[in-house]
Amino acid sequence: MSAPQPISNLTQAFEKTGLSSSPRNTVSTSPTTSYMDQYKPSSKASKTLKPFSTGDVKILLLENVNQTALDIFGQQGYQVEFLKTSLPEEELIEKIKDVHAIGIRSKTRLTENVLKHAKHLVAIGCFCIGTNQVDLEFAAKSGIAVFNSPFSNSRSVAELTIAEIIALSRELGDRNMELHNGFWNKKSARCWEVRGKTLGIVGYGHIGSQLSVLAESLGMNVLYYDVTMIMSLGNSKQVGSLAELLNNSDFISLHVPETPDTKQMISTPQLAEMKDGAYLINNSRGTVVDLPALIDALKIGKLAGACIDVYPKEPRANGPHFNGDELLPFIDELKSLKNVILTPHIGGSTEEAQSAIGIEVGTVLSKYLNEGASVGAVNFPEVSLRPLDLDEQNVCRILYIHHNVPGVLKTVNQILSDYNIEKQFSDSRGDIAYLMADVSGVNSDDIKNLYTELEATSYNISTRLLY
Ligand SMILES: NC(=O)c1ccc[n+]([C@@H]2O[C@H](COP(=O)([O-])OP(=O)(O)OC[C@H]3O[C@@H](n4cnc5c(N)ncnc54)[C@H](O)[C@@H]3O)[C@@H](O)[C@H]2O)c1
Ligand SMILES: O=C(O)[C@H](O)COP(=O)(O)O
Repeated sequence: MSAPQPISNLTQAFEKTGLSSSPRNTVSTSPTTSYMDQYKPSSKASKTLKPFSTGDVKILLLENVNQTALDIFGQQGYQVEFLKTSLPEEELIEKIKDVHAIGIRSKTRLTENVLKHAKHLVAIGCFCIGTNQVDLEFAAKSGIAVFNSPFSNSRSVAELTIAEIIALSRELGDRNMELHNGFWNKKSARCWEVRGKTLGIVGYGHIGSQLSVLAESLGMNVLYYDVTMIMSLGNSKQVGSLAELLNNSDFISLHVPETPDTKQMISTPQLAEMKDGAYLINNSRGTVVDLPALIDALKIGKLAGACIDVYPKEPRANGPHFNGDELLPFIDELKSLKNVILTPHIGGSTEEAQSAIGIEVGTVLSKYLNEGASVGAVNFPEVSLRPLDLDEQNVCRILYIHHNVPGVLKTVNQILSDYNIEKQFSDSRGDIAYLMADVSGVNSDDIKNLYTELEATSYNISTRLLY
């Protein structure tokens, strides 16, 4: 595996990813005007247009995003800055000012306060499943599309959970620690087979449903609770309430996203509903479990053990004292408890998952940057047109992100009416709409005029022209 490049500008062929090539040699280049000035036109620096060139695209990659993504971006010729960790807010704000796309994982918080400084940003890639770390609504309102990888690490999380179910049941964590400390403690009391036991899954999505299949293959009975009615896999059964699940399960495993509804969904009353001697596993998000309540339930022996992979606050980087970040809340109390297995948010951390995520998110980000295709965006209308023929002269792709209000198409098509519209597609999501159109028969002055007129419309959020 080649070492990640700190800043690279590698212009190579594009065949490998199947993405279109991009540098164009048509109209109106301005050596003094950066690509950024025209790329995210909210910048007041200059309205001079310049043909799209992948070599001008700047991407910031944080949190040790996989090499597969670096390879894709390198093939595109983008300028990539790669960092292994996330960044404190002030540093993030400084860096995000300059880039067109940012790649993050679960740690980096892209809040309104950060995003309002991102004047050139057009896309965010979450190289993970969760997108709760991004202010999705503010991003959409700012014309920034957010992408993630909806299922590339779900198998890894499901497999880890199976390992944890058995580890809890056999007190493996404690036996391992004891022997590492020179203490032989051969025992069978309160150690169980998992066969015939009941697993209760909260959230039967990509991870929960895979877990259900794996657990049944071990001879477990599976119940699940989900806000949506979902067809069961195998012999698993959906139950009508969280309480019913908690009352009837020997193991509870949480696989819900972080939302206002899932915040502390497991707290004192829910722990009280669980069977005596049951186990709790949280591989979802740290906010889903009330940790002090869990600690109490473990201390009084209500629960026989727990696995925690995710925490309300997590460090930015690996290391003994978390590089000055506030220590994980309640970690000392958790550490002192029997049969509690603590892992550092590694549910999706396998070679297979990270490599697949790098390819998936790297590819969708490149397609959005190069072609405007927003398929897979989580906060944005999903629009796509077949790639523009870059060998053809006098064609231009219009990417027009606008407020979803009446009258837009009439106005836009009036602006386009002097040209041949080769193809056009638009869609909306909430307050935001996105129109893609390819027009032909345009010269450099036409392109400038089109841009100026579209950007001046009262509906405009962001206009990009690819030519
Ligand atoms: N530990 C890790 O490293 C790791 C890795 C991947 C994902 N995750 C977390 O796991 C979560 C689940 O992942 P997924 O891919 O299975 O997501 P998913 O969207 O496929 O499934 C989530 C399920 O939860 C259900 N749900 C939502 N709110 C609910 C509620 N209040 N009560 C009951 N059910 C509810 C949804 O209907 C859905 O079926 C992710 O959002 C992410 O936060 C953690
Ligand atoms: O949302 C996810 O996919 C998981 O929480 C994994 O996050 P990570 O990529 O930061 O490990």
